[in-house]
Amino acid sequence: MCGDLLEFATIFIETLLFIMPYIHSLSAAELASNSQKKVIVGMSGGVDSSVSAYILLQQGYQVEGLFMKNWEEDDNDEYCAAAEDLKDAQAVADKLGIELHQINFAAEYWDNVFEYFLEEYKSGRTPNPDIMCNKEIKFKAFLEFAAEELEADYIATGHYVRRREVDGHWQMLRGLDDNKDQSYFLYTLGEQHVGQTLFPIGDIEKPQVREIAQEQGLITHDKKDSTGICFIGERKFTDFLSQYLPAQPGVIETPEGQEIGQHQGLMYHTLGQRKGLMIGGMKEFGDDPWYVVDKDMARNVLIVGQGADHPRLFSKGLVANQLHWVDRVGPTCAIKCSVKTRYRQEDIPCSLTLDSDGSARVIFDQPQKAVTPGQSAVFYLNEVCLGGGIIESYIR
Ligand SMILES: Nc1ncnc2c1ncn2[C@@H]1O[C@H](COP(=O)(O)OP(=O)(O)OP(=O)(O)O)[C@@H](O)[C@H]1O
Repeated sequence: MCGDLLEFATIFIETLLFIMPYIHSLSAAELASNSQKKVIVGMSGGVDSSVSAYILLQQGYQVEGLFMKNWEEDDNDEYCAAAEDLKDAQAVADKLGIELHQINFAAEYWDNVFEYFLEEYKSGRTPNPDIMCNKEIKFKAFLEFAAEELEADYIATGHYVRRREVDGHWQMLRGLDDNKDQSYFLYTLGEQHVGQTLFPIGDIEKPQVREIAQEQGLITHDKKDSTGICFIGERKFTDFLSQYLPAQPGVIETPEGQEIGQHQGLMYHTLGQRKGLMIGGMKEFGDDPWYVVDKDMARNVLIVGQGADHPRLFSKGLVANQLHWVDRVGPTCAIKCSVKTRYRQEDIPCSLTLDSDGSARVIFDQPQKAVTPGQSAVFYLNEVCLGGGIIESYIR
């Protein structure tokens, strides 16, 4: 009952929201009101934040940019992406005629994101640093700095998500562009963060964002989307990780306990992984590819099974903890909703129950492959991102 009513209200508001951009241009009063508000845009030197800054100017806001450098490269580091990105952010700011501030949160990043990232790998899990980076840096250190030091009324980012206010409460919605929706990475935001943040490109599709950038002569219009670890960038992952965590080689076994190879460290492997196992060509097993189906941390053993449909790859559900709800309360009864256990995954219909110990128990309508502890489970009711948590375990 609780779910049905909520679903009806959600569909109704979504329909309205979908047509709004096409019927609504800003009135003189709205422009005048915006002109009293100062917005600090997180400018990464990429196309999304460049166009975000441009749109906010069109909407009449007082706009300034802030570029963050959060990772100290050492002198002989071959990757010096931050310097290039700063140059691009400055060029866009100059073109738009806005001020660009700079800040270094490398200490906060190290303490609150990177150490967590290493700890998770050490315990055999596969963390998602982007989620922690949003929680601790973009929507904490950055938001506080912008509000307190730069006197911002709002911050803005080039994330593909939308927000709406319902009865005085802010909700976070998926980005309109299904391909780019970034709500998965932002589920730790509470409604107060959503209320303080503008997401100017959340109701635009990526190709259109690039078109706007090109029309406005922004040099970032054809810049490649950022990849790799948040603020660290693209790296050869095993080499990078081994600088911080000692590798512990061990054996690879079949689920039946037969030793069939060696691994260089459990941290380099994730559930469902197929490539990079360096096994195969064993006559008695045939040609089917091998997949990681489990990690035995106590014995430092990587367990692999043969075939994309190996039964050990599938789970009926999961248990998640460290929950965050955008409305800060979460569902008050068991609900039918959908969940993503990885970024860009198709929605999985599921039943969600909150246990008395504060964890979430999720049962999928259909068994799912490679549910990975350490990754996040993010819950949706249609377009609304409800929140999520870290996957503690799978239910087989
Ligand atoms: N170094 C940075 N300084 C300031 N803000 C940043 C920085 N990196 C990312 N952001 C903010 O976070 C948003 C999302 O970042 P993400 O790394 O996902 O990049 P993206 O989707 O490729 O966006 P962009 O095209 O703007 O780089 C950016 O649009 C920007 O607003």
